[in-house]
Amino acid sequence: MRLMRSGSFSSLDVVPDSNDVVSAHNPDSTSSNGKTYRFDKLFLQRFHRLLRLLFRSTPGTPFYTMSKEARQSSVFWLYIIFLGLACGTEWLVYYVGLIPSRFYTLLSAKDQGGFLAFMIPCLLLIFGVAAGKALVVYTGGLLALKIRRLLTNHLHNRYIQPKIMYTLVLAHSHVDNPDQRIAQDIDKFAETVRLILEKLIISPFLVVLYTWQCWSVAGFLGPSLIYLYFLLGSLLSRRFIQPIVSAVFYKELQEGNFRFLHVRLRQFAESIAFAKGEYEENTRAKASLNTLLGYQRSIVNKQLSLQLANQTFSYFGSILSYLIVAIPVFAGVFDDKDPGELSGIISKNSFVSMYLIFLFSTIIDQSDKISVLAGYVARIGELLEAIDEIDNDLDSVRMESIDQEQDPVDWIVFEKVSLLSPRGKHIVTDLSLEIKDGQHIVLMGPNGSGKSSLLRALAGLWSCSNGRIQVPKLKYGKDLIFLPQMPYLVQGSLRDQLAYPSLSTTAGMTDQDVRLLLQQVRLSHLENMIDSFDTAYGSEWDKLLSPGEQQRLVFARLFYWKPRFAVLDESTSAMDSDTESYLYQTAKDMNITLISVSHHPNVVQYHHRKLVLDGEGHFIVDYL
Ligand SMILES: Nc1ncnc2c1ncn2[C@@H]1O[C@H](COP(=O)(O)OP(=O)(O)OP(=O)(O)O)[C@@H](O)[C@H]1O
Repeated sequence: MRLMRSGSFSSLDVVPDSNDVVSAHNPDSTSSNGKTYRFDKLFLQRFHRLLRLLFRSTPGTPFYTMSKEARQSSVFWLYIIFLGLACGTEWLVYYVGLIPSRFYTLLSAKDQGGFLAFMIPCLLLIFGVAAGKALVVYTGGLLALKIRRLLTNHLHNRYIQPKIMYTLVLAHSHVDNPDQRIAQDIDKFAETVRLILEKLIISPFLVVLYTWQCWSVAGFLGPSLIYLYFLLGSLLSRRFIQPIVSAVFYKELQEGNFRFLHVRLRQFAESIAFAKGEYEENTRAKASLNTLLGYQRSIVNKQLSLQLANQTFSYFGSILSYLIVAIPVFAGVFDDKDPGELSGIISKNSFVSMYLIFLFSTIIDQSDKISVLAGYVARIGELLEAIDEIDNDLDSVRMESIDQEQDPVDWIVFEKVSLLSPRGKHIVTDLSLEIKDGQHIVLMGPNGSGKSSLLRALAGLWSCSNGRIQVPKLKYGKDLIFLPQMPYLVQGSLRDQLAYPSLSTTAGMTDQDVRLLLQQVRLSHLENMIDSFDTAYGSEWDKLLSPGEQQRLVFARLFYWKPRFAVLDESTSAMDSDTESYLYQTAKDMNITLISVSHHPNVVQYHHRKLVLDGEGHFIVDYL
């Protein structure tokens, strides 16, 4: 992985580089990071964790103990309805299965009255089964939706959190594509669970029912033969499942990389066009597609042997059912029956044993889906574990800072701060500095000297290796606002842009406020370019405004919230110098204390001090 940086901490991106593609290119190798994903204890633990989330059962208590609220907000009731419908339908299926046997007997006895009378229950049963199966599919669909909603909401609540998302995306390189895991893998997990649940959960009950039926006709030997057959089948399919689990995991990783590549092509279409980089990009896209298809092909290959084993198992099973019926027939158990009754009994018995074998083959057939499920469980479980890890680290940092807690400060204080980059480069050593209200300060120094890094530490995104940075208790959430060089425009309306990071619905911003803000950042003409202040423009904002205009638009947030401190990290770099001066002066007039990073000499005059970094850990603080 390599880090792409375009000027400020908010615009850092983790980009899979060509080495990732190459290292993961061999789909038959275990993995690109040395991990293997299997159907094993770890899978069961992770799956159990996801089930707990879905049933909202409290960790540490038995799975089946749930509060009333948990039952209502979890998949519990939907699952019970789904299960009830599936069981009811199977019960009807049993009677439908007995219909041919009854017809054999009635036809052999030439019983016309009985035949006609039997037509009505027969039709009712068939209609019942049809309706039952349709309802099972319908509730299964609802169940998959609820599973997706619960898991995705849970992951959103854990992932889109201060410091968690930043650390996971920028510093946790071993968890690839968290976005894909949330947006796509959970959906596929929900769909696979739905398919498996119906078969696997009801099958054990049906197995008991049909075993009993089979036993009552063929004796002990009948079900025993079928059970032995199942044992052999499951051992065989387990042998073929393992390699597929890993392959599914790495195929999804490549799916994520492939999609990301296209997102970047869209994002940087203009830069690529200027650079005439289409040939290079096309070559990369082809390489990425080849890697992805390599994994997909390896899954298809591995599924061939699994399918071969499963299909043989299923078809051989149908012959086994006649073998089982043959045992009592040849043993003379039914010698006293006339041919009509005997064909009815044979029909019923072969249905019962065939259905028992069918149940077992259905369970074996699920192995294919379980192997796919295990891949998704690994991806979602791994993401949750990475978040846990970051959360635990943050907790220990929080505990440490509570231990060290001293008197609250009234302004920003850097106390003997030493800061290292994640790769160990010295940014500053022993920096002590106070920034009181009105003491505007500008950070200067060559590229890469660590100006943005110091701001990352101020924002609490990076930890100091020594010393500490104290920020006064902020009275209103917006007392300290950061404006990066690359403006972050939300996918919403103009009012949304201005109110960010609050929702425009809660910010109470009037139309008059909007007009005043546009005027203050010299963007009044924007009102004529849009339908209304509340029309959402999605990602169109990037095309609607030039980079300099985008910087002006996010500056308006500063004027709306009027924070005590504003951290401006080259946030006027794309503006003309006249607008830049005007905006700096307006911010100062609003009593906003400025902490700026800029390479523009024009900006320096708006500050009282400058902090100059040399990139080797040394610094100078000078009054201007
Ligand atoms: N996420 C990261 N992981 C590893 N090193 C990083 C990371 N972010 C920044 N660095 C390193 O920290 C150093 C300082 O980077 P920083 O972005 O703070 O420089 P800067 O002074 O703001 O540069 P510029 O003037 O170009 O914006 C650089 O050498 C960079 O390679």
